[in-house]
Amino acid sequence: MIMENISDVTVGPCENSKYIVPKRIHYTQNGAAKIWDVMRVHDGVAILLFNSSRNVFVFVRQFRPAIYINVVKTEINNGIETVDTSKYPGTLGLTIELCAGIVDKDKPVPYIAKAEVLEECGYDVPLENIKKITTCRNGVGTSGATIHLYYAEITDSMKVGPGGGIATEGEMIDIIEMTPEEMQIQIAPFCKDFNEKTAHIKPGIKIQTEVSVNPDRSYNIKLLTPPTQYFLMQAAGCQKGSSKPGTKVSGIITLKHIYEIAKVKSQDPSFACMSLEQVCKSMIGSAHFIGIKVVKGPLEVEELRQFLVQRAEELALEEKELEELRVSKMLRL
Ligand SMILES: Nc1ncnc2c1ncn2[C@@H]1O[C@H](COP(=O)(O)OP(=O)(O)O[C@H]2O[C@H](CO)[C@@H](O)[C@H](O)[C@H]2O)[C@@H](O)[C@H]1O
Repeated sequence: MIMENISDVTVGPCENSKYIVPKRIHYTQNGAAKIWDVMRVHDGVAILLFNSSRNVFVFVRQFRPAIYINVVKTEINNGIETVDTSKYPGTLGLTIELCAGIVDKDKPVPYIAKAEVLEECGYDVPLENIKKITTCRNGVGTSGATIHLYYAEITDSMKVGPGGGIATEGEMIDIIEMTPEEMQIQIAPFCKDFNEKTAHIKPGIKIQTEVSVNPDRSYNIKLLTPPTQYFLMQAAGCQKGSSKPGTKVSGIITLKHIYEIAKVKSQDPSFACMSLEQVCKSMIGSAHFIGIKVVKGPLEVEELRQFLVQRAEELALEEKELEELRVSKMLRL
């Protein structure tokens, strides 16, 4: 079977598809009537696979009609839109992709990911190996469908079948393995560099990090500052935000704290076009959001002590109420 052996290509209208439904959306934006043409499609799941028995990434190769039609020129013959496959061979539509599938079953996404890995690559990967990387949106101008991106470590002992897709459904899929070196990923220097750049950060602090790879395979690591809430809670000495912000106070800080936090946070690109005053206002907003009260002057030691005692009592009471709720729910089962 040769997957790139493509012939007799015709292009026509798409009617009653199980996979895509074109829609026209009419809406009014700020008083102006607008139209947008969209496509309802299934969400998708894609899995980056790494076989740790042989240190290879596992991908799939297949013929993608959507890619092919976007790189060839069509012509009209006797009123029918066709492609001259002697000029435009099927190889133009071949892709190397992550193992992936459409989310068309009413099942949790990791189960669908597991089934795709088995069908396309022949590995029976345990669910606990399937780790979520992120979720993103595909084709924001036309479909906007969600793509769930996962990572799974696989081993040779999980290989239970040939993969290659469901033959009875006409799927033709090749499995492609690539070493990190073949992919020109410099993993060892990257890890060393990353560890050096993060060595000064206290373990447990969540830092937003942006990693990008350039076309020449060099990379950029951008470390952002810890989340605003982390700084605010550290300054207030509280472990938890308020369960009722606006009503219950979870901590007290001063404007001086706000100023110091704003000075650090203003180094983040998201605050780049704001003045320090605007960043301070944003910090105050975030503090109120988690129930932290911001006061002008220095804190009176006795006042703060009384607050901390009262807050500890409040938290203990909340915990007791939660526990009672949990028990009553269990009794109802
Ligand atoms: N548009 C279509 N027209 C005709 N038949 C179709 C079709 N889409 C799917 N099918 C049929 O459904 C079968 C199963 O598809 P899969 O769930 O394996 O998704 P696929 O890997 O094709 O990628 C899918 O899911 C990944 C992850 O979301 C997307 O990136 C990718 O565009 C999408 O095709 C295909 O073999 C084909 O028979």
